Amino acid sequence: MFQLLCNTASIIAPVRSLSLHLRCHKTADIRKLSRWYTSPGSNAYNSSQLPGNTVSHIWSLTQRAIRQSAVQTSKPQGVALRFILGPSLLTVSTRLFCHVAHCEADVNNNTSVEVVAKNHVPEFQWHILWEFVRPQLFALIGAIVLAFGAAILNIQIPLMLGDLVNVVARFLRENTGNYVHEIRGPAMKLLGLYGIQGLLTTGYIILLSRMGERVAADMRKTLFASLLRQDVTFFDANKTGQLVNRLTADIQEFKSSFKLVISQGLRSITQTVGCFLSLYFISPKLTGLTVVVLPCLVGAGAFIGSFLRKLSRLAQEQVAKATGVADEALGNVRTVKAFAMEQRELQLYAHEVDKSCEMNGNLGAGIAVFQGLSNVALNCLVLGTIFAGGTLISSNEMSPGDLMSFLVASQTVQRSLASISILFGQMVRGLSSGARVFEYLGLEPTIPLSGGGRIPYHSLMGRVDFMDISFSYPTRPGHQILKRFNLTLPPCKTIAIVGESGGGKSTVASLLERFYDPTSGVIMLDGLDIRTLDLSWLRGQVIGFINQEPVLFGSSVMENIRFGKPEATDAEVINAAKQANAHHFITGFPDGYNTVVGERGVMLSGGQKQRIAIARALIKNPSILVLDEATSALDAESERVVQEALDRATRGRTVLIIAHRLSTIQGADLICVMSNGRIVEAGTHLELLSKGGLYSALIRRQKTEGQS
Ligand SMILES: Nc1ncnc2c1ncn2[C@@H]1O[C@H](COP(=O)(O)OP(=O)(O)OP(=O)(O)O)[C@@H](O)[C@H]1O
Repeated sequence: MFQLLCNTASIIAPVRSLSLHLRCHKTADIRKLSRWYTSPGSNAYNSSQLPGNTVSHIWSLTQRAIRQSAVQTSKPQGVALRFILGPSLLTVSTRLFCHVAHCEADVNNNTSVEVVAKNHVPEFQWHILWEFVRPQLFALIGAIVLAFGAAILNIQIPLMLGDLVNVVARFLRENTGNYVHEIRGPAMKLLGLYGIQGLLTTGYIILLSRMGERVAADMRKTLFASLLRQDVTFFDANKTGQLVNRLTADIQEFKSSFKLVISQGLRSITQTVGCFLSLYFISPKLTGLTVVVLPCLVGAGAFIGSFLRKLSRLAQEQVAKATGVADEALGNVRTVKAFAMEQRELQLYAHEVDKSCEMNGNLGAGIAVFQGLSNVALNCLVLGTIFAGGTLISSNEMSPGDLMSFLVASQTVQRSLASISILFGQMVRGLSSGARVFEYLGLEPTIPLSGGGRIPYHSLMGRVDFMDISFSYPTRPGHQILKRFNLTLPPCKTIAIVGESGGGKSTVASLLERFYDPTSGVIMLDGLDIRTLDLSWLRGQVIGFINQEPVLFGSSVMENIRFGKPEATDAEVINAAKQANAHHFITGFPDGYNTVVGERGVMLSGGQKQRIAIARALIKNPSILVLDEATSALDAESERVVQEALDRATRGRTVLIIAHRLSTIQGADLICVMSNGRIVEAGTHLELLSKGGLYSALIRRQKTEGQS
């Protein structure tokens, strides 16, 4: 009998991560399930309804876990899997699991399986917050003490105002004595209280804001460091915009909430309790009336307030959507112009902006009605209090000063209660922003950048061996890119890899750079497994990488070249530029090496960018140079100059060229043709041509494409 238990609440909710428990009650069932999962025809569901990556990712993890479970244990047990889904998969819901589970049901209708899908939200980690707050503990305690003091003084104010009113009332009633003399005492006391309260408030706000800024700055630095430490897989699965959002908006939200909750939360709670006690001591009867009416008003206010906040959130999301449209259009402005799509982009933006205008208009109307209603309600409450208080005054149960104290204290209670309800929402938002920030702080990369790895003391020869490498990208584990791939790069030789698009050529280069680790097999550098070497050293000093579309930073030419070796002198930078055929054009600019290249190097031509990238790679004098389609984006003239630079740059180094255009690699010492994740042909240009295999077919195809 098949059982499916699903947390239906999360079925339509977007999720970040899901837990799936497959619980089989009999060992035989696990085996059956395992056989079914691993049998070739088991991919029975309609994957077109589901995001492809997710399906294969989950599929492969499930397969692996079930296989291990079936192999490793003879006892019936469950298989627990947790999938962390990147933002691109955010919309995947538990529907996916139900879907997979239904397929299991079709095939394994005699297997007992329980699927529990849970919506996972990152949890707030208090111990991480503590690490940030600890260095600021004195400031925090100081701020809390001052805020508490200000709140206590605030409780005194209604009572002192009452004293003042009593003096005025007595003078009006009796009209004897010196009014100024009598009022001076209580008035000065009140003034003193205002002064001290002002000082305390200034003090705690300064302390809190300094502390909040320090905590936020530390969080930003730590988060940025943590993000930079992550391996490439992490960036494959997470969108840059969302990561930047965590650094900016989420930390900002957390900081504001943190400061608000500590200052206003503490103040509001102290004031509510204190003023309520004052109210009771002034007049238990009037307090009874307030206890009935005030919570109803605050409750209604909180309800309408939460509705308005929802409207406000939707309106903000709409503004963000409009900004997203503008951002994308401006970021890709060249493409927009090239396709003459300005008008369409404008229409898209105008549509989103109009929607946000309408939503903000509705929000404004809602706020206006809310404020109007709450003004009427609160004034009615004041009127009711004066009416009831007047009755008590006429029966001598209360003085006019007491009534004044009561009115001011009840206003303070009402303001504090309203602020507590708002603060509660703010706290929830702050905690979830904090949880999102902290989620990445604790992340450890699977490929650590430094620490533990060794740096060989002898100079490198530069021999690289790819031994039996199999590899699937972690974001697409079901799709094997390299299958028992073997290749040797002899020292100081140039090896080119060619082959069909998508065949895995660039993947080989990524593995050598250790952007990813192979699923199985080893990559050796001079006989040492590269996983045992210090990664910073490997990338920073051993391997130089030049790819098809080099990305430059928006600083000067000098700084861009020096990026390859921060301690390089000006003379070294100029020397690297000369080797890269770049010195001539750089000195032709009015500002020479100080010329700013613009965002991502937009102020330079493709060939110029490429030559600066070559200089940047050469300045570190790498033993191994990887050229990933380095000239394929250039026109013939730029290609000639860049190729000349590359020919010079490759001398005396081990070079791996990933090539699209076969004309550029004919002089390579060895050309390897890749197909389907393996090398299927290898030899020099002439040897391969004479073989008449895949290489000659590729050459023929490129010639025909070139002619047509
Ligand atoms: N970061 C990634 N995550 C998941 N899959 C990837 C990733 N990068 C590449 N792939 C996939 O790996 C396969 C091989 O890609 P690769 O870039 O190595 O091919 P290539 O031979 O260099 O292609 P081309 O000549 O078109 O540049 C492709 O199917 C591609 O979709």
